Amino acid sequence: MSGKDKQREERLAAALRENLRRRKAQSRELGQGGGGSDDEARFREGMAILGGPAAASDWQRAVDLIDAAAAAGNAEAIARRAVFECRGVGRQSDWEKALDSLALAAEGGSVWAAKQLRVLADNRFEPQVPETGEGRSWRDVRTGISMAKCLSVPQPRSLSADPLILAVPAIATAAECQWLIAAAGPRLQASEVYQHGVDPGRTNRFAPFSFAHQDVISEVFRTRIALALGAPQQCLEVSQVLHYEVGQEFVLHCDFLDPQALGEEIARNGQRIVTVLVYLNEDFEGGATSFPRLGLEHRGATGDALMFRNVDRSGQPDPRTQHAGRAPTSGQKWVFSQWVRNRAPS
Ligand SMILES: O=C(O)CCC(=O)C(=O)O
Ligand SMILES: [Fe+2]
Repeated sequence: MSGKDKQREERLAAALRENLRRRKAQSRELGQGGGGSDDEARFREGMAILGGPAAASDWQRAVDLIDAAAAAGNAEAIARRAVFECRGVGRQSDWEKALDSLALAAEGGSVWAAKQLRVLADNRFEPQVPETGEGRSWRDVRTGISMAKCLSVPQPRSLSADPLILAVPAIATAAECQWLIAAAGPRLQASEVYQHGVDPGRTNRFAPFSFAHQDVISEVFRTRIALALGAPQQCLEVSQVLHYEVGQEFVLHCDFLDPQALGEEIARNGQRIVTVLVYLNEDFEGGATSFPRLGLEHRGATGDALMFRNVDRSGQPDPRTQHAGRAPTSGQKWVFSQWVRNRAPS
């Protein structure tokens, strides 16, 4: 982070702390809870469930706890509710409600919500980050965000007709890419391959964006990808951010699931028919995505996507799509990786 960015972050955090202090004082005067310790405990319990092993079976309880804390005015719970609202968790998906919640949470002192609003307002067609404090409230910032613009997808360019490989320029803004890098960085872990544990051929690290780690920006990514593919959101697997240091690589592999080894999984949750990669940075050398059987190497600029089909026209695995994430020779490579099934999991 540059010195200027750091100063801006510090100003933002100070403004939000002040905002929170004022709100707490106001609610004390009014004799309201205003995000008291019970609500804090509910929020924490809900988040612990979402992040724990019982998330799949107990998510409704977690969502109820977080919703209750949000309804009582807990700013972090309201920010989390925004993710439920845009995803449609336990309710209809509603982006406008999600933005309203982010603004409310930012006004209540959530730095997490305020930063997301700022990133969303850094629209790729009008690249400027709004500053609050000079007469602008978080509500003003929210009002300036157009979801129609935000969810529009640029025209793809064909790199290969068969197998189908498309490049989509600027599917994400630089601010969104930076956000995801920052969100993934502290959670990087050794990479895995499907049901085989840690893979020695995959020396890069990754961070999954499972339920507890999703935010409105990662949802924007997933929604744009679903729109670009014309696929229902439910077909998208857990998103990942991949990180490669110099010399680290994702060796040659295919992304489809082997029907011989994983027939039951395919029958239950569908085949992995499409892969979408979004290049999150460009300040590295080497590190292309390489398809040796097609004589194709590709590296997008920051925010560009690469989309390819892993199966042929009849839906059968297409070994020509074998590919590798090559190692950077200098710098670090960050990629958002999205595997997409042919149907929603059962
Ligand atoms: O990082 C890359 O270029 C390739 C990543 C990849 O193959 C994948 O995520 O399946
Ligand atoms: Fe892959």
